[in-house]
Amino acid sequence: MSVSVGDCVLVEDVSFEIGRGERVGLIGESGSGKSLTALAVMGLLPEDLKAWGSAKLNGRELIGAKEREMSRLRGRDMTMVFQEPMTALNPLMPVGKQIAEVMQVHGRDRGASQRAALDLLNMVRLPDPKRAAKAYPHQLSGGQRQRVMLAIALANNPSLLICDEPTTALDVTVQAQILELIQAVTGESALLFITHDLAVVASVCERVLVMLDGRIVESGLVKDVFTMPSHQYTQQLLASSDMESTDANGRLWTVTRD
Ligand SMILES: Nc1ncnc2c1ncn2[C@@H]1O[C@H](COP(=O)(O)OP(=O)(O)OP(=O)(O)O)[C@@H](O)[C@H]1O
Repeated sequence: MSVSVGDCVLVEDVSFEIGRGERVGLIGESGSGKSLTALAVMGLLPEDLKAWGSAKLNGRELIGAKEREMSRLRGRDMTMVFQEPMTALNPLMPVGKQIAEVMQVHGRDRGASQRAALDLLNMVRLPDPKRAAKAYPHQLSGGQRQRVMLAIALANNPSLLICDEPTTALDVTVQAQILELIQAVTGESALLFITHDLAVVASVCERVLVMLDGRIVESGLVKDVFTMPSHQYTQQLLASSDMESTDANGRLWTVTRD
């Protein structure tokens, strides 16, 4: 799959598969095309950007699919959790209702959706789910809001869950809790996890894709790529992510570009 704006190709021929229950990390520096790859799969690219090629979910072609078809799949078969939950949640609606709504939109009746929303709030480990369900987003902490986003994303048991920097806006202890939660609750959903943080990939994912300038330059099992990176960029990324490591002159590693 590729993504372009006018004549400019922003994501070029990226190709990967994620199996049921598999967790795949997508890493690379800012602007390398990670988010555009995810947005293209979800059918959420800004209007002036165009995706071409092929991306299939359970054998169904997504690229070029009609918006009606995509909106049926989004929120049910494929879902996405973003960095900033406050902008993704409706500030005027209690969170329990927002979780129930995503099930109702996709055909479940109101009572069952409301009961399932409480179960989901419990699953994402919000204390006192009944009380949490009545809260508005601004009454929750950042970590609690991200738990709600995860509940919304998992409400319909999606085949694919994409997390785009889901913990970047959170402080370190909350970050660790949310990462642990993501691992515990994603179950059979295929997970594409976008992050700058290599340690996060190492703790959450089995496989990793490394992106540079709109292309995937290296992919493989985390344990192989992180111990024996074959691409120079991955080697630099790993060296620069280790704050203890220094070059021959005692300076911290930085990623240098040609
Ligand atoms: N609407 C747009 N119009 C034109 N160019 C865009 C648009 N959105 C993104 N780009 C460009 O596409 C490239 C890839 O962007 P993308 O957001 O996918 O990067 P990223 O790897 O997700 O970065 P980050 O980690 O900072 O989110 C960047 O060079 C960006 O400037």
